[in-house]
Amino acid sequence: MIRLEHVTKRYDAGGAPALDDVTCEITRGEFVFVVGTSGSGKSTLMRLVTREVSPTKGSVLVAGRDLVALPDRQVPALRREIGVVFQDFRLLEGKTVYQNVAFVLRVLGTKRHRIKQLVPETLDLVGLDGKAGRLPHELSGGEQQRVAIARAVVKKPPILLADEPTGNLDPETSAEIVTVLDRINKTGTTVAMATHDQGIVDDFRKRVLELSDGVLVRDEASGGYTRGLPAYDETRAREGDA
Ligand SMILES: Nc1ncnc2c1ncn2[C@@H]1O[C@H](COP(=O)(O)OP(=O)(O)OP(=O)(O)O)[C@@H](O)[C@H]1O
Repeated sequence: MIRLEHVTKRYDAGGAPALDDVTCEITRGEFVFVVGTSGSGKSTLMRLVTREVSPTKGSVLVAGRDLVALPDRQVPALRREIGVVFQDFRLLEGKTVYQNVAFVLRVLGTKRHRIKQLVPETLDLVGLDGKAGRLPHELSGGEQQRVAIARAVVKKPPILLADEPTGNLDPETSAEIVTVLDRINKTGTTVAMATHDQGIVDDFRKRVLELSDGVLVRDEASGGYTRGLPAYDETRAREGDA
C-alpha cells in the first residue's frame, strides 16, 4: 500500500537529510506507529506519501502509484485515497460538526442523499453521534479531534495518516483517540500514526517504525513480539488443550 525504497529527502541542498536512505513497506490493512524525537523525519515521511514533498533520491509508491513519476494533475486523485489528521484539528470554526464533515463530500461532488447517509454513519464511527449540530468551540479537544478524524475518513480512503493526533490531548483522551483510529483500521483502512507518546506505543501493541535523525533505526512489532508469534501462540493453545 505504501512503499519507500532508499528514500533520501533533503530540504536544503548540502544540508543534513530529513530522511536518509529509508526503505520500508506498510501493507494494506496495517496499523503502524511512526516514532522518533522532534525533527527525526516523521512528518517528512507523511508528506512524501501525500506528495506534498518529493524525495531527493529513491522511490515512493502509494496505492499502486509511483509518486516520483506521477503527473501533477493526478495528485488530487492520489489525495482522495488518503485521509490526513493533524495535531491541531484544523476545523472550520463557523461550521457545525455535520457541516465540517459534509464539506469534504460536497467538494468531491458527492450526491446529497449519499452525504446524508455517510455523515451520520461516520459521526457514529468516531463516537460523535448527538453532536452533529455543535460548533467546534462547543466541543472538547478530544471531540474536535474526532471531528477531524470523521472529516478525514468520510470519503472512505484506503489510507489514513495521523501526524501527532494526540499532541494536544491529555493521556486518557489520547487513548480514546487511538481507540477510534484502531476502530477505523479494523474497517480495513491502513493507518500510519506519527507520535512522540511512548505511553500510547506501549499500550497499543502495533508495529513501530522508529526514525532517528532521518534514519530508520527500528521496524518491529511492539512489545518485543515478532510478527511470527501469533502462529506460535496457536500451537501453545493447542498444546494447552491436549
Ligand atoms: N519545509 C522544510 N524546509 C526545511 N527543512 C525542513 C522542512 N520541513 C522539515 N525540515 C527539517 O527536516 C527535519 C525533519 O523534520 P520533520 O518535520 O519531518 O520531523 P518530525 O519528526 O516530524 O518532527 P516533529 O515531531 O517536531 O514534528 C528537521 O531537521 C526539520 O528542521
